[in-house]
Amino acid sequence: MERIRVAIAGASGRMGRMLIEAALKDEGIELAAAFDRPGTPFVGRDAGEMAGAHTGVAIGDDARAAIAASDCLIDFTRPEGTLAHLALARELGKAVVIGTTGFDAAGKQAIAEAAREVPVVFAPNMAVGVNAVFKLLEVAARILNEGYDVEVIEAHHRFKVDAPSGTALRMGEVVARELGRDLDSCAIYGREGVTGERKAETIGFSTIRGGDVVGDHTVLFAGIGERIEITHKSGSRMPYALGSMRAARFLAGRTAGLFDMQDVLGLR
Ligand SMILES: NC(=O)C1=CN([C@@H]2O[C@H](COP(=O)(O)OP(=O)(O)OC[C@H]3O[C@@H](n4cnc5c(N)ncnc54)[C@H](OP(=O)(O)O)[C@@H]3O)[C@@H](O)[C@H]2O)C=CC1
Ligand SMILES: O=C(O)C1=N[C@H](C(=O)O)C[C@H](O)C1
Repeated sequence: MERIRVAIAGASGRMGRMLIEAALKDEGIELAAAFDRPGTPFVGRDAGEMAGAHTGVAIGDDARAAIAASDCLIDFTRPEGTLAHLALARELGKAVVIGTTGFDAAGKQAIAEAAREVPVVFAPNMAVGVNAVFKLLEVAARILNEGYDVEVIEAHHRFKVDAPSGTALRMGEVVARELGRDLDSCAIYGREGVTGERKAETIGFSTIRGGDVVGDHTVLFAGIGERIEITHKSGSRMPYALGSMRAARFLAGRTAGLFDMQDVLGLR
């Protein structure tokens, strides 16, 4: 079996380290390159060092060279970094797995455009469990389509820079779509002061940031006399990394197209 050569961006980040560990354990994947921004202290060190392994692959700072050496770029960095790496991958004709969250509309548009030329998996959450929850939410929203207020509550570590999380937003999108609503016009991001009574058609988002919480998400359907809560809690980042390896394998042999984890897991 020919292994898929991956290049991992943001190699020294929380997800970068986990992705390297997952790649090293996966028989179908070869860690071809790992890279960070120039000037970071990890450049030049063995990519497996933080996972307690010797790989012979040094963390580089040349994104183009790293992507060129791979079949598939896996990128969990920041929107501006991801978009720069994506442009290189597009030029070099490489597949891309994007886990980064916090893109604006123009960023999402740039990803869709790149996916006309190279295959891309773009998903706010690569964990199988979270993707199962997206399906459960479709069913719940279909049944609880009248008389239930929808609120999305998420908690993450103190280092997270975007809010609400990409996963929380996707949960809101899934529920809004099932209820025939447009999330952009019905979302409420936090409340303060004299807000007036809750409007039935709104979908509220609440964000908690603290400590080392890996990632918790709850969608609450609150009716009169009962509440339904659908919750996912992450205890480790490994499920995100394992999902990313599945995504890289899914892209092998594809020439172009925009996919997400629902496609990878056959949940469409
Ligand atoms: N889809 C999913 O399943 C998941 C998605 N995520 C998302 O992944 C992203 C990364 O999360 P996390 O690993 O916790 O973040 P970290 O801050 O721990 O790591 C980010 C890495 O990206 C690098 N980086 C930051 N900005 C740039 C840039 N402009 N160009 C190139 N490299 C850059 C950082 O380098 P430096 O140290 O120099 O800043 C660092 O190595 C977030 O958007 C997060 O929401 C996280 C978990 C799961
Ligand atoms: O930043 C994180 O940590 C996470 N980000 C993703 C998101 O924004 O949804 C996925 C997961 O929740 C962890």
